[in-house]
Amino acid sequence: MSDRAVSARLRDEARSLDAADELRAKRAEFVLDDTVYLDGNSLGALPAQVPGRVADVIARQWGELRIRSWDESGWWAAPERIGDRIAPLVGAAPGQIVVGDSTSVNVFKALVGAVRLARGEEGGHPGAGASGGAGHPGEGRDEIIVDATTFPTDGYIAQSAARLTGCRLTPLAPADVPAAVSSRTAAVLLNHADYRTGRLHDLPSLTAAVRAAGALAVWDLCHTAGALPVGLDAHGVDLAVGCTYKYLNGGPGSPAYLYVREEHQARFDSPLPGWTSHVEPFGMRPEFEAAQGVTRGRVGTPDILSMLALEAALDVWDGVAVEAVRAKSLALTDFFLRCVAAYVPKGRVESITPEAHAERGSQVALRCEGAGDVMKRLIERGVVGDFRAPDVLRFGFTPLYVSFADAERAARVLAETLDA
Ligand SMILES: Cc1ncc(COP(=O)(O)O)c(C=O)c1O
Ligand SMILES: Nc1c(O)cccc1C(=O)C[C@H](N)C(=O)O
Repeated sequence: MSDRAVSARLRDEARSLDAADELRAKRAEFVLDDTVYLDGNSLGALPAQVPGRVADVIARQWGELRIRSWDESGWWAAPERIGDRIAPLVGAAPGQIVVGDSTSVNVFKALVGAVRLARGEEGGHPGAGASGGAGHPGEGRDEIIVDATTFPTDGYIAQSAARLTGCRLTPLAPADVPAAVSSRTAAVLLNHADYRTGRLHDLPSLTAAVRAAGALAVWDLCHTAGALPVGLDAHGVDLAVGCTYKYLNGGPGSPAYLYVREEHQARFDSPLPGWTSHVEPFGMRPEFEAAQGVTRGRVGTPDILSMLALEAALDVWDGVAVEAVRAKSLALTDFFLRCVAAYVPKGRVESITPEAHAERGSQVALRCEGAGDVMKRLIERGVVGDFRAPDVLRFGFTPLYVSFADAERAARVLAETLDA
């Protein structure tokens, strides 16, 4: 078939796929232009209702109601309220997610909290806090396992958490965790999807292996929340964290979240107890006494402007099933890979994203010579992905606003760029 005929066929196919897409109306709920935006795995696009809602928060809630807004505009309860909005997207029942701080800070809370839980340490009130001494169920748990391929921040924080808790740190590929986790392991920190390759790790079986060894499983959901079903409750995940600025479209620097499984909440001993995690914040007492429930995962004053922008952004999920998002995400990445195979001469790029659906997140990563320059030229030509050192082109597929026509155009422009 001639190049023209191949292109005509793929464009036709994209049109049919878009026409049959049950999520296609969602695209109109975002502020987009005619660029192909494949960087929603770094910064999600702006949902159209956010500017108006944030303007109201600033002008009326802050400008007019001022301090009254902590109660009257629901500011104080926002971290738990918005946590409950995120909960169904990651398969959690209400009351287990609190929103606030960055992912990095929540990794720290979750990991140190997990080690304390694994050792059976008690905290949350003065004088409490056994040191994992004799007779303790968690005695001898002195290892943290961390995903060796992790996004750097999780690795750095795991190193610090290990030093602070007197653990040794073992970096491992996620697939090697079941064979390595032992009665010495306190906690295992894993990424649900690899930020560079887009590989999806097997959360159910890895969590089961970690728990079977008596350790706690802590998951970073940055690259999966809002892109595919996570099933935190169903799979027995102990603690989890994630950002909200990627597939949840909360905006630059929007607050992250912390999931603490209900069964752990009464003993969850945050390493960052602040006044807003206190049972009685306005009692201003010198002794710390943790709040009930996931509220003890809070630290300080919530970042209200960002948090309420996120709350407005979450409206785009009304009536959307994560399963439908997953089905479209796989169809998009399959179609993109097919278009790349059809347009790009053999050997110019190599996909490092797994073929198998069960092992694929919502992005395609292509290894390519001169990837940094190639991505610059792609962006100039209206196809926005990103470059990850040393040689990876990353394309994120956000099913709420990316179309099959976008996928076809991105692959076609990539081939033209490599040809030029
Ligand atoms: C897996 C993962 N964890 C954490 C982060 C970032 O953490 P933070 O929100 O603290 O910048 C990112 C991306 O920025 C990420 O991809
Ligand atoms: N959080 C980011 C930021 O503040 C600036 C630029 C990029 C980011 C990212 O999210 C990077 C992203 N986690 C990644 O997967 O590479």
